[in-house]
Amino acid sequence: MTTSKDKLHSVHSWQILLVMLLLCASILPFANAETVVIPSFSQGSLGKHTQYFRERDGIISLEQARLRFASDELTQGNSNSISLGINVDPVWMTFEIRNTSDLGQLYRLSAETPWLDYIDTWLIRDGEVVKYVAGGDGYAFEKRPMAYRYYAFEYVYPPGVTQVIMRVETLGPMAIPLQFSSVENAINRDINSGYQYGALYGIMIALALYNLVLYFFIRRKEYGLYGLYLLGFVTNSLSYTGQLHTIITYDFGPYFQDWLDIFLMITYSVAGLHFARALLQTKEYAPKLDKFVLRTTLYIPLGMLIGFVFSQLFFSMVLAFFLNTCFVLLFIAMGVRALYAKKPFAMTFILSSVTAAICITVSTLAVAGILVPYNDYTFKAIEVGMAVEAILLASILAGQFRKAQIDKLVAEKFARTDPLTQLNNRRGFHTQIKPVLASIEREQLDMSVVLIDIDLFKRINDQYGHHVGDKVLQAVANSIKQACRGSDVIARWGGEEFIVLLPNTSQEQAQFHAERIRVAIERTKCSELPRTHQISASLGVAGSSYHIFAGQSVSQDCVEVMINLADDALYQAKTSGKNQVQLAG
Ligand SMILES: Nc1nc2c(ncn2[C@@H]2O[C@H](COP(=O)(O)OP(=O)(O)OP(=O)(O)O)[C@@H](O)[C@H]2O)c(=O)[nH]1
Repeated sequence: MTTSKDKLHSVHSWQILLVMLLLCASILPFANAETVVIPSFSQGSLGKHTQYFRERDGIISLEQARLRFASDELTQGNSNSISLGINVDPVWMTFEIRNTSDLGQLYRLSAETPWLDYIDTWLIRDGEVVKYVAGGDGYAFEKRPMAYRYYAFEYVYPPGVTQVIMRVETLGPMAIPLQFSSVENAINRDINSGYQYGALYGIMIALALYNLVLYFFIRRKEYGLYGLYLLGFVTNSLSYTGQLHTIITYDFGPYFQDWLDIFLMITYSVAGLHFARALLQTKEYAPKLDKFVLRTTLYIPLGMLIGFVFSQLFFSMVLAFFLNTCFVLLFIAMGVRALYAKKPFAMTFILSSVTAAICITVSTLAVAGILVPYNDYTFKAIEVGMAVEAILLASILAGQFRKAQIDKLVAEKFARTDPLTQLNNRRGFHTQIKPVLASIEREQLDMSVVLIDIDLFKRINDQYGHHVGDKVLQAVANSIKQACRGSDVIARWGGEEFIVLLPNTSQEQAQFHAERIRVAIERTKCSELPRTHQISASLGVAGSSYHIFAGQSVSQDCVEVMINLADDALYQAKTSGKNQVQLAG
């Protein structure tokens, strides 16, 4: 097993802030600590009941510590959590438990941060040590006093006074939120905590899996990176709280756990930063920032790997620490930059990263015992913040997905629509007639095609200008639409030519319809043209009779032939004096 000197702790981004805040923690004046009276004290923090001193001049024994406690050179805890800074000397703490009942009382004592390396506790009654409990993150999970996220143990406190002495040694932040609860209360807290963590991690895991599935089918990298980022964060949280190791790395020891924490921390930070790059398309409008993010996510993991190869845990941990800090700051910087570039969703992105940053700060201050009271909610603020961030980011992805779908529909519609007349173009015509033809063939109905060509259109362009020609095309398209039925498929076939497919209409009936269209065109008014100018068109009609076309049952293949025959008929109409309808054949 590694010793505390060569053992370093995985550090979450919020621990970084913690370090800074802890450095500011002040030393308080001496005072007498209040004894904890049970069973009336059913649950709470022990910070304010605790006195402590630091082991500044080398390791001391329990006896020496007891002598110090007998003196008055002690510091009185003033908040729920005793917070002293990072990489500080070990701390000795003491408090008294007075059981005023006649029965032994079963209580759980816990230090609710998972990164404290070595914690020793002595229970002393009448000057004699009656129990000694060693534990902390430096111990393999199965060797800890309770198979629990934190250092914790349970004990039946007999009637009378029990003095508790604790020694805590760690290289991580020395924040010690001591909790003391009747076992019943502790179990209830555990159950509640289980539900809360279950809900928070459940949200994140569900979102992660959903986005990974989306990535698998859509192949857009932001979904994959987002899924990876969330899974990485959850796995990292489970790992640094020691929970992961109960399942998969049961007997690998804390040294392995530390490396795993560092790997996971770097994985989710890298995935998160690449996700932000892809989502906000930072490269487009902030190439320098993008390059900086890219390099950060390349060189830091590389350095960490070198540290791994040479077994330099401290070096790699500092890099992971640094990357985590960059992660929070770069997220906000990228969001702000995206806002300046007027990127959609930039505001939501900033909101999500700032929410996470605020929640991280709340947890940090609570653990540090500064400004924010330490309790279950403030302690879990970091997970709440991350869950809120996850939901907001997921809503951005969903919004982006919707936008992409709408863009696709709009693009498809554009590709099928003639921009001048808003009728189908050739492509739109062929797309739209497919289901119509299928039902005509299935139900053995008649169908016909009418080709329409505006007469002497070139002259309109030449005399009044191209823009007037355009207005005439629009007006004629409108007239054709008015003259047709809802089931007819109309398209601009090219230039000044239009086509109408008439389902369930024989050639004879189509001739009648074509005549109606011709009259409608003749009556078309265009305000840009002089009143005296008469618009007209020639029409060619081809269709089936009694479900037979060219000697065969009507089928989808008939359309091309019908169009060619209608074109021939149209030519006949043009050469026979224009402004008339001609039938094929
Ligand atoms: N304004 C306008 N003109 C167009 C458009 N597409 C094609 N044209 C014009 O339509 C005219 C068609 O001329 P022609 O093919 O000679 O036919 P026409 O003058 O109608 O003569 P007939 O068909 O014999 O009656 C050409 O001058 C094209 O430039 C368009 O989108 N807008």
